[in-house]
Amino acid sequence: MELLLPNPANSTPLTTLGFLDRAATAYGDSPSIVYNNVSYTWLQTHCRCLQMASSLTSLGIQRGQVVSVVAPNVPSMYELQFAVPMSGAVLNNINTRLDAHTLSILLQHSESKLVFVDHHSSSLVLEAISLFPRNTKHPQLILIDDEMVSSGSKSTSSTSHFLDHYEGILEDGDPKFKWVRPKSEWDPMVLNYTSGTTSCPKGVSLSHRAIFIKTMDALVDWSVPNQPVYLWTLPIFHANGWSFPWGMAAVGGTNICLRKVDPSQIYRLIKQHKVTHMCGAPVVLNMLSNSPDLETLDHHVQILTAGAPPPAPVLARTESMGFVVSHGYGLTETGGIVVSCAWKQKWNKLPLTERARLKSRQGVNTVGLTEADVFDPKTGEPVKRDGKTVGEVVLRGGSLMLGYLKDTEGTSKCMRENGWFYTGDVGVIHPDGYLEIKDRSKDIIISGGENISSPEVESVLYSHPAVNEAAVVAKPDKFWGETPCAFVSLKKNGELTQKPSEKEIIQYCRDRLPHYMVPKTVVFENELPKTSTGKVQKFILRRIAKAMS
Ligand SMILES: Nc1ncnc2c1ncn2[C@@H]1O[C@H](COP(=O)(O)OP(=O)(O)OP(=O)(O)O)[C@@H](O)[C@H]1O
Repeated sequence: MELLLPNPANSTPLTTLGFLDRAATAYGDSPSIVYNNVSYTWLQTHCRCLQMASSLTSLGIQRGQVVSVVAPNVPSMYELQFAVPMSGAVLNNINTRLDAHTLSILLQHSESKLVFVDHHSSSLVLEAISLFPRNTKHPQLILIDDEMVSSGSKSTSSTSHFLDHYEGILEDGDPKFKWVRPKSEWDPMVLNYTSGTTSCPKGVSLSHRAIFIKTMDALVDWSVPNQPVYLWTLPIFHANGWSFPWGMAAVGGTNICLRKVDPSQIYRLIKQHKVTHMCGAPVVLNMLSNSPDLETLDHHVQILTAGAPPPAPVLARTESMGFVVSHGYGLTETGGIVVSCAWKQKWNKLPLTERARLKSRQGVNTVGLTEADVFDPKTGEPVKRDGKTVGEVVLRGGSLMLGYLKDTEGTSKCMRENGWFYTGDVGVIHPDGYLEIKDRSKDIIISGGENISSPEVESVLYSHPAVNEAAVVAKPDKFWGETPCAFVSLKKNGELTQKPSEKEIIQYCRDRLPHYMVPKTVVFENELPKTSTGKVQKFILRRIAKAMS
């Protein structure tokens, strides 16, 4: 046995990029991308990605250099998920809703050599570049103008600050280009900045190996069949769209691209294309189930949610409309979902609200993650499986990041020598082994010495018929230390006959929660401040609550 060692035939570096070569053979004449009146087959997508990869190398992009993309879910954004790493470069998808200052910092931090810029973001990117210190080299820019592709006409956007248009660069490329394979599966493939919900965005670098594991794992965990119709309601810039750009090539799916998350358009596309799968943060589920365009679906649509705790009432409402909801948990640092609420057939017999309560738990490690646990912060030992004892959620497995770019200290703080990644999330493990996130450690409220999980209070608020969105944060209090302060936006549609008062909302919570968890203050807002990935920016609400006390 000791002579049976790895050899060149079985040691080719793992990468998801080859999925595209295979898709061109297996699904060549099937649709790969549909967007407005544009559609491509897998053969065409394969060709276009190779052309773009070859053009990037002609422009001087070298192995390991960073190439950024600031674009929504349009066809070129999808193609770049393959084309950039196929040129040997590291792909850096950037959030389109950042401000110019943050964007400038990210572009400098990543030392990006080239940026693909959607035409709606061109002034933002140009402003970000203008903020570079004098005499610093800034990246070259390429303009994405999907309206030009849709209309088949020449673009009207000015390219004076840009090398060229996307299509112009692509046309010059070689469709037979031999893509640049990673030398090792540990080579970095992507650089993603975290959402910046709690602090400044951190640059997470993931290897080809990690992305491969995550992609295969995501397909298995969600039981994705061959040739699904996938609607892009999750921004690709959010943790690489949880790896589904590469996953859809593996299963020959049809990618229905979407520039903006708009409920009426989503319902239209679901019907028109017979969408089978889509993903979205809980805010998208809430939007769909509260929309005035709300429609009961004429076929089941699988929807995968993650990114923030989904309140059980939102899950129940979404399922009652014909969506089949799956729930997962993960971080940018884990490459996507690594814990999911593995569903048991026997739970289907339970009433809807009970099913939703079970489904709002984050669950168990996916098969691609080695282990997930919750450690007591004092002893460092796993907590009791009693659903009550809280600790920090820790993870380990092959899809975890290589580390934070240029931040060895930050990396070693969370990727510890004991072989675990510390998430900064607080959770419990139930007697049945399912993990439940109670809060982010920064968001937990400590009132009179008792820990209050803000998602638990929010879940009650979401069950109130007049509440559209809710977030609960700590308000400093002389006597209790902190008390829960609820920020609430109310539904705008015709359902509302009378707006509830602060007193009524507090009473509603009193009837359903232990007294110490009941918000002492309720603030009504038109809308809650959110990151572009749909997470409530609680640090802003905390600031307001602090000013109020
Ligand atoms: N299903 C879920 N339930 C509860 N929380 C979730 C779930 N999925 C993700 N999260 C939260 O999202 C976090 C990961 O989010 P992401 O990587 O996008 O960056 P962020 O934490 O929002 O931003 P930053 O680290 O910059 O503050 C997790 O640590 C967790 O707090």
